[in-house]
Amino acid sequence: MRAIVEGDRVALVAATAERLTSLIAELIAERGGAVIALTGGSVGIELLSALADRDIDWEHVVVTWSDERFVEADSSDRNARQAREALLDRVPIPAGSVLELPAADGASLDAAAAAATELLAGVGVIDLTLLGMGPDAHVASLFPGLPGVRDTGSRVIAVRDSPKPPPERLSFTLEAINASDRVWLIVAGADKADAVALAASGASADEAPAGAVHGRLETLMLLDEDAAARL
Ligand SMILES: O=C1O[C@H](COP(=O)(O)O)[C@@H](O)[C@H](O)[C@H]1O
Repeated sequence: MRAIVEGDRVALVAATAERLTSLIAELIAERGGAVIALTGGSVGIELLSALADRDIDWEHVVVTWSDERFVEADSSDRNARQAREALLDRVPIPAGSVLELPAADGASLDAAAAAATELLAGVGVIDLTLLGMGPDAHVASLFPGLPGVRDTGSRVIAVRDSPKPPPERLSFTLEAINASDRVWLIVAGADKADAVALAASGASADEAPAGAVHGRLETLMLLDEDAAARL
């Protein structure tokens, strides 16, 4: 995992927006399209806002999410709703290219996880999975010490006991994250510095899920100086 450090949170978001804009352009030029798994969380949503006025060929971009809070479709807790408000409702991305993970609108959490796995079956390899990280070193909705970290065999799992509310979530497994071509972990703030150092130290996935993620081609830890302070 390669760490790239920017001065502060604003600089980190701007530099990551620039990096992502360039990557999408390269992927479209080389392969005709880009498939990105978005992240929720504070920096993740700030990054999406920063992309809204970039020159991106949205017609050729497909997005999904590396995790989702299992709440009703119109809940402000939903990563997809936050992403729509920050970016997706403001750019010309085709409706069929926005692959939202299911909401809690009647189906059970297990059925939603199975439906999400099926939804992603049509997507193939994800070019880039974006991840935020909590102060406990969780990524997506894979939390230290919880069994989801060790889950294999399906791309999306049901999470029932998230220590960060809301408790019910859908999450990519580590296996699914690590099947992506690229993984970018975007982290800002002094409250994350210990978790960044732990993740970078080779701690186990059980202790620091963030330390167990890697892309097939590229793995970046994009940090501000506060988050990088203990490296
Ligand atoms: O709940 C979540 O939290 C993490 C990190 O969020 P942050 O606000 O501390 O940056 C995020 O990566 C994840 O997608 C989200 O569901």
